[in-house]
Amino acid sequence: MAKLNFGGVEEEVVTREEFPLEKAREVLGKEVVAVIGYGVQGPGQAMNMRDNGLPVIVGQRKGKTYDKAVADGWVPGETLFEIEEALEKGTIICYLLSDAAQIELWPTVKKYLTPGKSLYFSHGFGITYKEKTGIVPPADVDVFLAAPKGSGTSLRRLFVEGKGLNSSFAVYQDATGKAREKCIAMAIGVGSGYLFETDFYKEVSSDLTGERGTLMGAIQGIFAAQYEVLRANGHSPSEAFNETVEELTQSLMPLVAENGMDWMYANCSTTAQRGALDWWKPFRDATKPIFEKLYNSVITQNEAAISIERNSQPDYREKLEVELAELRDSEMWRAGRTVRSLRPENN
Ligand SMILES: NC(=O)C1=CN([C@@H]2O[C@H](COP(=O)(O)OP(=O)(O)OC[C@H]3O[C@@H](n4cnc5c(N)ncnc54)[C@H](O)[C@@H]3O)[C@@H](O)[C@H]2O)C=CC1
Ligand SMILES: CC(=O)[C@](C)(O)C(=O)O
Ligand SMILES: [Mg+2]
Ligand SMILES: [Mg+2]
Repeated sequence: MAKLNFGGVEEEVVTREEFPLEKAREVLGKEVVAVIGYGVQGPGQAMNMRDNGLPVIVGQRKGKTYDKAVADGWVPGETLFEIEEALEKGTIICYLLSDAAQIELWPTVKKYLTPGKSLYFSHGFGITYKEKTGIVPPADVDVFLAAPKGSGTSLRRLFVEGKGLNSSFAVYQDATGKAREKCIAMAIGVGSGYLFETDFYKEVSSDLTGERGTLMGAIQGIFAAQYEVLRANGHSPSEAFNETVEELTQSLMPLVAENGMDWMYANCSTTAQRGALDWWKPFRDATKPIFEKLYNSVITQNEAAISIERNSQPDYREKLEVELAELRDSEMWRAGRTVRSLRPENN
C-alpha cells in the first residue's frame, strides 16, 4: 500500500499503479463473478468488469431490468441468468440488490454460499445491521466490500471517459486467506480510482451520513431555503434558480472539483470572496447541530430501521416516486428544467 499524506494525516491507500488491472485479472481469472441485481450499481460494476476483461455474469429476475441487461449486451443463458442460476454458477457473489431487498433474498443467497466462495457487498449495511437484516454469512466464505463513492451511473460514465470514482474497501471475514487480495482485485475491476481501507461499520456510518447530509439531503435543504428567501423578496424564478443552483453546478463546483475551495473563491470577485469568507462560518455553526443529530440517528441505527421499514413495503417504489415528483414539480426544479433547456449545448 502507498503511504500518502492527507491534510497532515498519513493514510495507506491502494493505487491503480500499485495494483494494476493485470493483477486483478490474475487474481480473479479462475473465479466466476456473479453480479446479483441490475439496478444502479449492478450495471455500472458489471459492465466495467466486463470491459476490464473479467469473468462476470449477471443474475436478475425477469422484467424490465432484465430486458435492460439484455440491451446492455448480456446474453441469456451465457452471461445473464435468473438469480438462483447465477448464484449457483458464481464463486464471487456480488450482492447488489437494494439494501432492503437483500433481507428478503438472503435465505436463497445463503443456500449457495458453499465453502470457499466469496460474498461481496458495496455497502456495510447488511452486515453491520445484522440484528435487523438477518444477514449472517457462513464462517467458511470470504466476506468483503468495495463501495464506490458515487452513483453507479457515474461509475460507468467516468469509466467510459477513462476516469474513475474512488472506492473504499473492507474485509469482514477471511476464510481462505485470500479475501483481501480478492477484495482489492474486485475494487480495481469495477473501475475505481484509488482505494482507501475502512471497515463495514465505518463505511455504513459515513455513507448514511454523507447521503443524508451534504451530498443529498443538506444540499437540497439549503437550495430550497435560499430559493424561497429570494422568491419571497420579489426575485424571479430565473434569477433565484440561477443564483442558487445553475451557477453552482455549471460554474463554481467544477472549479472546486478541479483545485479546491480557495481556488474557486480566488476565481470569483473580491466582493464575493469577502462575503463568502464572512458567511461560511455562520452556516457551519447553524448546521453543525443538525449534522450531529444526523450522525447520532445513524449510529443508533434509527436511520437503518427507517430505511428497512420503508423500503420493504411492496409499494416502496411508487411511494418514493411520489416524493421525487414533489421535488420535480416544485417551482424551483420546474424553473430548473426550463433553465437547462436553455443551455446553449441543449439547443
Ligand atoms: N445506487 C448507487 O449508486 C449506490 C448503491 N450502493 C449500494 O449498492 C447496493 C445496490 O444498490 P442499488 O444499485 O442502488 O440497488 P437498486 O435499488 O437499484 O436495486 C438493485 C436490484 O434489486 C432488484 N430487486 C429489488 N427487490 C428485489 C427482490 N425482492 N428480489 C429480487 N430482486 C430485487 C431490482 O430489480 C434491481 O435490479 C446497495 O447495497 C447500495 O447501498 C453503493 C454505492 C452507490
Ligand atoms: C451514490 C452513493 O454513494 C450513495 C449516495 O451513498 C447511495 O446511492 O447510496
Ligand atoms: Mg449510500
Ligand atoms: Mg455512498
